[in-house]
Amino acid sequence: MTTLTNSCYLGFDFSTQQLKVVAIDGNLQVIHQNNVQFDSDLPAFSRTQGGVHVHGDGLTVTSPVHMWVKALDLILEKMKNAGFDFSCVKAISGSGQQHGSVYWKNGTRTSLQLLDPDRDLHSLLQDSFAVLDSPVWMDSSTVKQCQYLESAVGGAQQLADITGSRAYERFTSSQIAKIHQLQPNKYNETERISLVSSFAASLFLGDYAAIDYSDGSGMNLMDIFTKQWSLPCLKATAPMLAAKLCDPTPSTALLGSISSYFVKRFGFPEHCKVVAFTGDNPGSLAGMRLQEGDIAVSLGTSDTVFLWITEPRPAVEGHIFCNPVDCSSYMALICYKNGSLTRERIRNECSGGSWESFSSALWSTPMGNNGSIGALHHGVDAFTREVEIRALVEGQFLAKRVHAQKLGYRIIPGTKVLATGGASSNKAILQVLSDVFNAPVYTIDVANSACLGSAFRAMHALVAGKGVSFTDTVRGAAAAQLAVRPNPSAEEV
Ligand SMILES: Nc1ncnc2c1ncn2[C@@H]1O[C@H](COP(=O)(O)OP(=O)(O)O)[C@@H](O)[C@H]1O
Ligand SMILES: O=C(CO)[C@@H](O)[C@H](O)COP(=O)(O)O
Repeated sequence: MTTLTNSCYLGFDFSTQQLKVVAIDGNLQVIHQNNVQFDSDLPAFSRTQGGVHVHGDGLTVTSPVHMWVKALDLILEKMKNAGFDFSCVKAISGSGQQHGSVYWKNGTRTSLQLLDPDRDLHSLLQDSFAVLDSPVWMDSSTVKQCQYLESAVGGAQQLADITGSRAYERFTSSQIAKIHQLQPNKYNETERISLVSSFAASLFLGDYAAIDYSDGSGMNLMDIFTKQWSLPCLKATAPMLAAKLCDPTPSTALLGSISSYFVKRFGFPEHCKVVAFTGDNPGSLAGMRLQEGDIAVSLGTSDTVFLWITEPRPAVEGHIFCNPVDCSSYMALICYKNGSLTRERIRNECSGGSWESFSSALWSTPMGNNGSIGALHHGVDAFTREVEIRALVEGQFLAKRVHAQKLGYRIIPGTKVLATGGASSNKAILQVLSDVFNAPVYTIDVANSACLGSAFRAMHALVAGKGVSFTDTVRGAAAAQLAVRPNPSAEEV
């Protein structure tokens, strides 16, 4: 597809540790990338670690909602200072860490519609949130609420049959239920509940943005087959919830034109469209242009594995989400909370905080680790540092292969593993991934696949109404790069 090169499309990703942006031109070439790291770029403001606050109970994990607003102010200023020309942006989309929720205070809709372009968003939205510390996906404090939700709908499998997943502590239903139970005043002061993704879209739209089907599938609230909120799930969560969520929307929806705030303050064109934002994993599926038979592995703060599927069979392990680029398909996802943060902990304990030494340990130890394997909660004292490092990484990837196979995934000739996320820049880690799956591993040039996917989705949404498919829209994008092949003896080991 050839379009004017002076058109451009933006994809933002509000992820756990940072806000990132990628701009592509009409020929799908990346022309700009930028980011704001929450801990280091906004230190005095939020004092987060890895973008979050872990509370005293060790279970409650939140992020300050004002930090995300401030990060948007900052990234747009950084783009402006880098000479980025906002006047050529035809459409914007984005993604957010999944499951996290934002609670807009009564009356804020009007403030969103009347943002003063002479002031930054952070100061304009000071008094706009009923809950200042947004629960995020790392939270695991809602066991009771999960048990209640499952029993209200007839059990774990029944809940999965409706929403695509059994009850998970980090999913939004149990987080909303907890806020309603422990902070009823704040719940009552809330006029709208957004996901991180739809919250970010609301800022650009200057109005509340609908939750899209794909990220909405990560709430334990939406019927993934009818694509409507499930009445039994709403009822088991909190009162008056349907009115606070409003109807979900297709992930390819054009939500409207960008708020005049951004037109006046940054020079966006008045007709620039805001396309529904989605979850970061659905965004990555779009960015990696996943095909059936491929398996995508995102090595971000969390590790996630995802697959494109056409015949969803919800189970009590793993999740089924609506597909972000094809309304008639689905995606399967398995999320591991012990991803990069666990690798960082072992790097600090066993290789002096250096990724280089961590990688050397992987290169210097044999596939299969002479039988030593890493699994959480099974401590031994005798591992050498090198063996410990390989045991961790092989253990993490073996778990992914076993779980994917349980969901029906089969490694077939021609299978590709597509890797993305921060740790996908590490060849030694990718070699272990390749050996464990006995398949070649590919990466895309831009590690930020969720951002890239959102820029692709922004572009596609402008033509989706004419029946053009996502695959056709992105056909000309740069191909994935072969990073590593499996060792010939990997299958036997
Ligand atoms: N060279 C490297 N080797 C292994 N891991 C790395 C390397 N560089 C960065 N990482 C990991 O990438 C993680 C961030 O991944 P990223 O996908 O950017 O995060 P997010 O989840 O915020 O989107 C960091 O926590 C870090 O551990
Ligand atoms: O909870 C999940 C998926 O179910 C996480 O994958 C979050 O979506 C956060 O993503 P990252 O910040 O690790 O990319």
